[in-house]
Amino acid sequence: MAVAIRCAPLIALTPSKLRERSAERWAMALTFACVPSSPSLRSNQTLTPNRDKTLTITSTSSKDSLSLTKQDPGLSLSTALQCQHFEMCSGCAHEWRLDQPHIIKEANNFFSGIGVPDFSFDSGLLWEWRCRAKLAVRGSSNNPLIGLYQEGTHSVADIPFCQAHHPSINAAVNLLKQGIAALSIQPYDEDMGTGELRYVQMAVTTYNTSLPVGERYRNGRVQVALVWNSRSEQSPGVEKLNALSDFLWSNGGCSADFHLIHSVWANFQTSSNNIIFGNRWRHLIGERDFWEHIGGIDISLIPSSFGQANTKAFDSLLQKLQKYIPYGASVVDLYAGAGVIGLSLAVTRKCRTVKCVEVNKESKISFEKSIGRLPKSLDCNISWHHADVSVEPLYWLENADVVVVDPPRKGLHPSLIEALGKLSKLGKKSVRMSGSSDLKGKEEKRPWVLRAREACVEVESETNLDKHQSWPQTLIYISCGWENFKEDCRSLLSNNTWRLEKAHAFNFFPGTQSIEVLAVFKRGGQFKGQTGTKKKKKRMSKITRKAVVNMH
Ligand SMILES: C[S@@+](CC[C@H](N)C(=O)[O-])C[C@H]1O[C@@H](n2cnc3c(N)ncnc32)[C@H](O)[C@@H]1O
Repeated sequence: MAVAIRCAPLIALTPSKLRERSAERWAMALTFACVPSSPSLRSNQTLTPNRDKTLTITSTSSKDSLSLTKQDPGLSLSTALQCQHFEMCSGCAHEWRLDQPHIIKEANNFFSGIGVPDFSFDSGLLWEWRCRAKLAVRGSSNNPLIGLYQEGTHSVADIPFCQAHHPSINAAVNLLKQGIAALSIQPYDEDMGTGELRYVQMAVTTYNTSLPVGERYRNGRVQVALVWNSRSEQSPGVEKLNALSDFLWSNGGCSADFHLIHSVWANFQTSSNNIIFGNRWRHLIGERDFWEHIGGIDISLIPSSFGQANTKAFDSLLQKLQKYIPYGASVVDLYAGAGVIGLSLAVTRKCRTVKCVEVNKESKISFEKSIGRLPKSLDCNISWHHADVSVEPLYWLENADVVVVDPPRKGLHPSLIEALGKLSKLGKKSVRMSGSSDLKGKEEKRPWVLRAREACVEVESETNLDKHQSWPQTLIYISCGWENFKEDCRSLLSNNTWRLEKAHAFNFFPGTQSIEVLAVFKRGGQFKGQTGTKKKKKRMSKITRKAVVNMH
């Protein structure tokens, strides 16, 4: 039985129709029964149910021609991407077994090779997981293309039925296309540098307290940020931007039949480089504050701040991370963005201090809003610092029990790796750094420290902290760049300052070969030639012996 692709004309897809398609997808994830009516098999694929209740998918593409048989029990449509845009769009690299990216096998080997045998992988939502997307807008006003570049090109693949996007993103993209056509908005032309709308960022908030918890994710609303090709809101032609914003709001805002749009923002960018956003942001319409409930707390995110794309998987990671933080610990959160990790730990682990360090000063606004919603009873010294962690990183590590690092894909700065590698030499000694707390009474002259202090947000604890000189005993490394993580991991283990105790991975980007890693390092090295398990046994027996000695 061949399954023909059903591709409705775009204009006929209202948000509610898109939502119906989404409901089909949700149902399909639960049962095989509705697979034959799936709208998402590609035109070169046919599907045959077999007598033994397995399925055969035949694809004419040589790249992924395969059959589903009993011998291949893991290969099923229930974990397949089934996206008609696959191969045209650079977003997804594989379409089968989304729950088991190939890289997991490599990660398993890597971790067992360095003595961590119980590496775990947590696979969450396989479709509709992306709650944040940056999409290029190209083509013409009659036929706008909104999507990602095709592999190795600057041609945009239009992806109206993207299976990774939260369905509200696809619905908002559809509405935006209608607005572009109705108002004759000119998409950007990269070669000429002309046109009006360059990119759009769509971020979904799934936090709506007026809905039962179980319905919140599916009914997410979209914060739309339009990247407009002009200098500012005073530039000629900006009336069209306002008209587009009004169009989105009247057709998708709070008085529309279906409330899809959370808010509309503008970003102004005229540069001819590949940087998506300019420095100027304006809130145009809708709610100004965008909230998400994640890691046990309410978090505010403005569009210029970093936000994780996979809200649900990030929440799972935070829950796992919390288990590794002792109650009452002092935590420094490096590469903190809007401080989601640090604030979540402050609340759930009742931390003594939490210090967040981030280079993007825009994130400060989000941090300030989020601390406004922390429980009043929280007794924790919390601060956010606008600083580059690669400059004198020891300054930030001082007096922390736990350091959490969540760098961009390229991994840790060499200066930070070097500082982390020095900790064993510092021992309990107080190190006389020019910016350290024992010198705080003296006049600080270094411009980066002064800048960081100026831009700092601080909430002081009511409890007096006994200041003691200490250095982190636990390092939690959260990574979205596997290759660079491996290198950083080897460097950290190389001088016996750290040993790796646990590693977990999360399916943050199903359909791609990227995973998010959560690695827990402890101070103290590993003996050469010993696996983690053997070493643990040896340590255990030492502890037991010590206990016995003490008893006597
Ligand atoms: C992967 S994001 C993580 C953000 C945050 N932990 C979260 O989960 O929302 C990496 C962050 O590192 C920040 N960053 C990049 N280079 C930095 C540097 N040299 N110093 C401090 N922060 C930096 C980026 O601006 C970005 O917010």
